[in-house]
Amino acid sequence: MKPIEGRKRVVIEGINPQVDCGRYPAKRILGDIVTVTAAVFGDGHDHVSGRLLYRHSSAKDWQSMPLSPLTNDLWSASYTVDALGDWLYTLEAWVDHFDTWSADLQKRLAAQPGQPGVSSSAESQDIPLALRSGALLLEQAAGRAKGPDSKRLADEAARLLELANAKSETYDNPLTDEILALVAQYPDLTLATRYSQDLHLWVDRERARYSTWYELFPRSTSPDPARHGTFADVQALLPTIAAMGFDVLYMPPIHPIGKAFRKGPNNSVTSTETDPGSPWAIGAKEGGHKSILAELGTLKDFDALVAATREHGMELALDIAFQCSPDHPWVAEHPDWFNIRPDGSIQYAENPPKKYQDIYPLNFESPDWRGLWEALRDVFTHWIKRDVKIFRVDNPHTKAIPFWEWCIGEIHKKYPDVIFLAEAFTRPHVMYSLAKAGFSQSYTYFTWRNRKDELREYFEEITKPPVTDFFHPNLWPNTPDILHATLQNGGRPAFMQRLILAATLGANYGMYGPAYELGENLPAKPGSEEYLNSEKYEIRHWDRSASTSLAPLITKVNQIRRTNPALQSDGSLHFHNVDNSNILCYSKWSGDNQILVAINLDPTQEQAGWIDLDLKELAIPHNETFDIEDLLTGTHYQWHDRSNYVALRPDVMPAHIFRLLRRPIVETAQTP
Ligand SMILES: O=P(O)(O)O[C@H]1O[C@H](CO)[C@@H](O[C@H]2O[C@H](CO)[C@@H](O)[C@H](O)[C@H]2O)[C@H](O)[C@H]1O
Repeated sequence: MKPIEGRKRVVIEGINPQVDCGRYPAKRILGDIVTVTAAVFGDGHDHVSGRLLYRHSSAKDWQSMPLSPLTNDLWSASYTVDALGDWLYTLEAWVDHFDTWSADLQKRLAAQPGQPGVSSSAESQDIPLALRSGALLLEQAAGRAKGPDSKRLADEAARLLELANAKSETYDNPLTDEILALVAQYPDLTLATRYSQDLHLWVDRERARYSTWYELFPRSTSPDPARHGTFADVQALLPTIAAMGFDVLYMPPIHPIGKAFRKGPNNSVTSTETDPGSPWAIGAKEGGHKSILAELGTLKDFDALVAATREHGMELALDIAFQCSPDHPWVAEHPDWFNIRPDGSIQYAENPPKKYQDIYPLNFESPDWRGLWEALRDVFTHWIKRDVKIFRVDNPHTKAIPFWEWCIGEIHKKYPDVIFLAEAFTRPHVMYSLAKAGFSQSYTYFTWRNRKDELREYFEEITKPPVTDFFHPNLWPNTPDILHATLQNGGRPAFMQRLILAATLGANYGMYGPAYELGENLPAKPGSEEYLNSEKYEIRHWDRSASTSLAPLITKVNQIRRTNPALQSDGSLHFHNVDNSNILCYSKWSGDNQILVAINLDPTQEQAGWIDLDLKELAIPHNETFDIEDLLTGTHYQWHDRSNYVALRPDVMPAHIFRLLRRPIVETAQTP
């Protein structure tokens, strides 16, 4: 089939960033410099030029940046995203006849008599004719230009014609940089190729990339063991949590809890009248996802907590779990939102092998799927209107992914600052698909990656493109559902190791706070990852004054994160070899801030080894001696060249978090 215009000769291929051929937006953070690269070429020897077109979707006009050549037909241009939300970008490129002509003229000028090794005359190089061709191109550019530029180009065309008519023996280069730059401003776009689609880029606020989460159960925050905790009790804890350096306070669901099939202590399927039940068993006669469990307080108390959290430099994150206790009002009001079996019953929810006997899943194939989608979206907007801008979404992978794409898209249209964390511990493709559908952050497999090789392999995958174009990892050493065997068996050293790993490998990290701070490590039973006497099923009281509390180390590590931009993004993560399989070493940088972490992964004994620093990555010349400071202890060391020795005792401090005290050669201003 013939194209509508067959004279468009330039090809544009392989634009980066691009997620699934443009099906999903690539993601960036407010203030990022976005570099777009692509292969741009034409047939033959004609020169090509091109430009990047970009605009925020709310703006009518495109802005543009000229493409600069890299190597091998690869070109790039950059722009800064200075507004949240949806951006568009694409490329346009054309055969640049003026540039082709001017390069050709330089060759002719260089071949004139008088030039080294040249005997021919100017005329034999057709220079006058070439000048006439150039004059024509300048006249055309003048026709495209406006005002004084147009006159300037027309004058230049006339000057070239005069030179051509002068028939000189030899010619000097008639083109100045000023003229070359002026012509470049008025390209002939009649036969320009525009990339087949306008690509989308989603811009989040900084907290999507860098955040420090603290999870607690509000019902366990009362200083009086005889009483249910309240929002006011949480508010009283804010100074303590803020002082530890957290910026997101996350609470499991705060809604009325169902009575039907209520779970008792240790996930028992039976309960007594006094058991509080699981907060994820959402809904009772008092209300559902938009209501508050009366024991926690009132809506006014909630609003006060949201405001107080902000006053402490943090944000409150709510847990949104789309499922219903059999007592949830939706079960009676919208039976068609559930999958009713032939005997009239509803199958309880599962996340195999886990069974959730106290909740019903929603049916995303409901004939009233539209009504269901809208009701779920309205749950988010209900809380957004109460100034909650961060949501941890429970098991999003058990809900239809097209629903998420629609729901998050709808919310983001009006509230581009809302952050969604996907709590989906599932297959990699599904996790990635949720991120592409709009989730701003995602839980990861970090909790189950403990050996050096598996940590390195996993983090090399999730901190590099293409994954980083759509996925922001959030690392949790524990959650109320996951007490990994490493923590169960490794004692305090393991808690220290996993904290430091999470906080330095990931710009986003979080912890199920009280249990982590206090080194809670008893499983419900041998081989289980569930906590014994889990807070999910009963109210607990935590003695934060315990002398063994990890709070001082947590505070120190979070303060290191705050004061070192290198630890606030993931793209620069780079592993360095160590001759000991129990020591992991990696670096991160941002601008002139460089951090190098060396960590002993063995909780039982000292490990020592030689680090083989990748000097190129660190921009350190060979043979240099440089100062490094261990930010955990304040100790300075003089290191030299690439091989350097570390010895780490897990019972004392299993890691060094070094800052390199030298000014590295930073070659690019790009955010890593
Ligand atoms: O399925 P995950 O392991 O990802 O866990 C998340 O979702 C669970 C279901 O919401 C939730 O489970 C808890 O609540 C259930 C409903 O009340 C209850 O049956 C489970 O026993 C309890 O663990 C889990 O906490 C959440 O993180």
